[in-house]
Amino acid sequence: MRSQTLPRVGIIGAGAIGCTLAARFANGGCDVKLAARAEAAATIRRQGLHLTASGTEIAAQVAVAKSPQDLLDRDYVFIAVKQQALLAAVRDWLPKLPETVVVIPAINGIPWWFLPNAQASSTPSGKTPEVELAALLPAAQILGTAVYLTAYSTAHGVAVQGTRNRLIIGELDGSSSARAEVLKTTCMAAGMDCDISTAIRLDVWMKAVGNAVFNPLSVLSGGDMASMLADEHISELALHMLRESLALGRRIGLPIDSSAEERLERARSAGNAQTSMLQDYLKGKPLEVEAIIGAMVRLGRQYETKMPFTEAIYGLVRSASLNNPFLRTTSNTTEEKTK
Ligand SMILES: NC(=O)C1=CN([C@@H]2O[C@H](COP(=O)(O)OP(=O)(O)OC[C@H]3O[C@@H](n4cnc5c(N)ncnc54)[C@H](OP(=O)(O)O)[C@@H]3O)[C@@H](O)[C@H]2O)C=CC1
Ligand SMILES: CC(C)(CO)C(=O)C(=O)O
Repeated sequence: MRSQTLPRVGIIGAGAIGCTLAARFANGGCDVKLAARAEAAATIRRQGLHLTASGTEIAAQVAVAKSPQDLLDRDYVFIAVKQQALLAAVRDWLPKLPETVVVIPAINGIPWWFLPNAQASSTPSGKTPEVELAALLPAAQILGTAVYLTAYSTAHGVAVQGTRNRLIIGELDGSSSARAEVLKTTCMAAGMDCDISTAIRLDVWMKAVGNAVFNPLSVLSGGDMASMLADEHISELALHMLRESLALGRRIGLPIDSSAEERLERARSAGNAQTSMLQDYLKGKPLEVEAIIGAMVRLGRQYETKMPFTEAIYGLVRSASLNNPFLRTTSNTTEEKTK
C-alpha cells in the first residue's frame, strides 16, 4: 500500500536508468511520474514498467507526465537522459523549476555544476549550455549523484539491471541535509543501496574517471566490463588512462588518495555489464563521447596536464562514433559532428 509519507518522485527519461529507478521507486511505494518521449510514453501508459533485477521481476504502473506542469508537485526529480540530451530535456520538462523540487542528475560524465565555466562552449545564442543549465537548475536545488547502477533496456518500459545497485548522493557544498537523508531512506526502501557523501565532487569525479576509461574502451574493443578487465593489454591501457585522470583530479584540487590500480579493481563490481556507450554504439545511437571523455580531455588541456593516452583514445572513439556502421539515420550523428 502506498504510504503518504513517502516523497513524490519524478523521473525524466525512460531508458535503462530511468526505467530502473521508476520501477524500483514505484515498487517501494512512492508516487512516481515518468516523463518520456511520445512512443515510450504511450507504451508505458499501456503496459507499465517491467524490471528484471537479480532474477526478480518487478512490474510497476507509474503515471506518465504529459507536460512540465505534471512535475511541479514532485519532491525529487531524477534526470536520466544522456548528457547530450540534457539541456533539451530540462527545457522540455523543467522550464521553470519550483523552489520545492530537488533535482538529481543521474548522468555520467563531468556535470555542468562541477567547475563553473570550465567546459564552456559557444552556442548560437552566445549562452553556453552550462550557463543555461545553471540558470534553469539552481545549484541550491541539486543533489549531486554518482550512479553506480548497471542496466540496459530491451524495449520501451522494459529494463534489466546488472550487478550494480547503488547511488551515491550528496549536497554540492558537502553539508548534511534532511532532503538527502529522506532520499537515502527512499532509495533503500526501493531496494537500492544509497550512501550520502560529504565529498560528492570527489565521488562524481571518481565515477567520471572510470567512465572516461571504460566506456570508450568498450566501444573500441567491443567487450563488456569483465572481458576488458580480464585482458592484460586493455587493463594496462586502462591503468595509463586512469593515472592521467587521477592526476588531473589532483591538479584541480580534489583530495584523491586512490591509486589507478585501486580504481581499476573497483571497476570489477560492474560484473559483465556492457557499458552504456557500447549499448548506444550497437543500437546506432549518438554516443556520450564529448561528455564522458571529451570533457576530460578539454579539462586536461585547460589545466595543462598531459594526457596522451586519454587524448589518443578520445580521438579513436570520436572517430568510431562518427563512422559507426550501426548508425540509424544521418540526423543521429549531427550533434556529435557539430562539436
Ligand atoms: N545504463 C547504465 O548501465 C548506466 C548509465 N549511466 C548514465 O545514465 C544516463 C542515462 O543512461 P541510460 O539510461 O543508459 O540511457 P538510455 O539511452 O537508455 O535512456 C535515456 C532516455 O532518455 C530519453 N530522453 C532523451 N531526451 C528526452 C527528453 N527530452 N524527454 C524525455 N526523455 C528523453 C531517451 O529517449 P530516446 O531513446 O527517444 O532518445 C531515452 O529513453 C547516462 O548519462 C549514462 O551514461 C550511468 C551508469 C550506468
Ligand atoms: C560502465 C558503467 C556500468 C560503470 O562504469 C557505466 O557507468 C556505464 O555503463 O556508463
